[in-house]
Amino acid sequence: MEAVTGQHFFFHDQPEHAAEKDSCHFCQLRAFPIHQTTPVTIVNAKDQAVIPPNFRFIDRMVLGQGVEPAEDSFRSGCSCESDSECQYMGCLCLADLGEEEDSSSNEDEDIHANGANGDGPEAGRKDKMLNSKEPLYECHAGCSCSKDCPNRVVERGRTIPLQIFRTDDRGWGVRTQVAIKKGQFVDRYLGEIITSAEADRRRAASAVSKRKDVYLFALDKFTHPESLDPRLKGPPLEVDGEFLSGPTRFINHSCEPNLRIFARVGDHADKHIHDLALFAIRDIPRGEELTFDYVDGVTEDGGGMEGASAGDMAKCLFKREFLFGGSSTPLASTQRNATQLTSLRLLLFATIHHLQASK
Ligand SMILES: C[S@@+](CC[C@H](N)C(=O)[O-])C[C@H]1O[C@@H](n2cnc3c(N)ncnc32)[C@H](O)[C@@H]1O
Repeated sequence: MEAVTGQHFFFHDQPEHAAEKDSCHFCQLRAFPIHQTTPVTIVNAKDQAVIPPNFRFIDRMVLGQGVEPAEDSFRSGCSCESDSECQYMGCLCLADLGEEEDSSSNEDEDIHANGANGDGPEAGRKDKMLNSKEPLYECHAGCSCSKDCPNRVVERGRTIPLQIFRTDDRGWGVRTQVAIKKGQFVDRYLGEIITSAEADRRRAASAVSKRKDVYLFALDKFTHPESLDPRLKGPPLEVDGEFLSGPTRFINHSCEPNLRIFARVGDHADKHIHDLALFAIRDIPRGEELTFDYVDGVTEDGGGMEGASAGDMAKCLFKREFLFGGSSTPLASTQRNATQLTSLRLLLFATIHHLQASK
């Protein structure tokens, strides 16, 4: 229990306790509409630590200053006559996916596309997409299909109850309260969407700027200097989950993760503010800690790591040491002379700066 906010449980409705109630993490979580069916709980059986008081749980992205969604005139959606059509290339929402995945398949509108998949509790991404870096295109508010359309998995939200718990050695972590199937959608990474200038300002202002980077995700999946959309020319917007986020902000890094993060697009006009969606990449038993690779797809040379090599532990451990100041490293200490350290730190800073959704 957070001593600083615990009082209000006894004086819930009294105005003098309103501020206390407002900053209570349990109350923030309990206020979410899905709390009754898929709660997030917080436990600490290790020490006296509490969730940082300046952190607030949110259940949707918050747009920072200077960040705008697309104007209504640019919006579009599919006009599929039945929900089942939204799984095929003929669906307008999946048109982009067709171009990137396999241009030849565009000619056949009946080809089954790999958007989201399913309407049951195990809805998610198809197996073969879990090793790809393809974004996910879903139907959305502007589409003719119903809320039960199988291509609305991320839009329907988290269906898995989660627990934020105190780990032995990595601060807070997150574990699942139910078994999760390979491919199943877990949750989005939420935060404040800010301009790249604001992200740079926050990095500079942060006491430990390299650590600030672990909360910042660049929304750069569709960024290209030659894009016809001025908002996609770059620099990309970034999501800051340090002070405003959901439970996924407490998910730790692993080189052998059980989750992977993908870019998810609803309305194509909003590609500059695409979602970051976490999916299970293997079956996960109830109670297991959830993890993802923070630097998935990024190598020391700045290039993408096609089909992220989980076996490449050397690079991963190396990154972890500089990310978290840990002691494990594949480099012998004698190898780490001052010159190496400086250049490696700079390299890592540049790399982490572009933490990305499996680009
Ligand atoms: C996004 S937060 C994850 C939640 C965090 N554990 C907490 O208590 O708030 C990232 C921070 O968690 C810690 N962390 C995450 N993964 C780790 C790992 N594999 N080893 C050590 N520390 C880790 C580091 O302190 C890192 O800066």
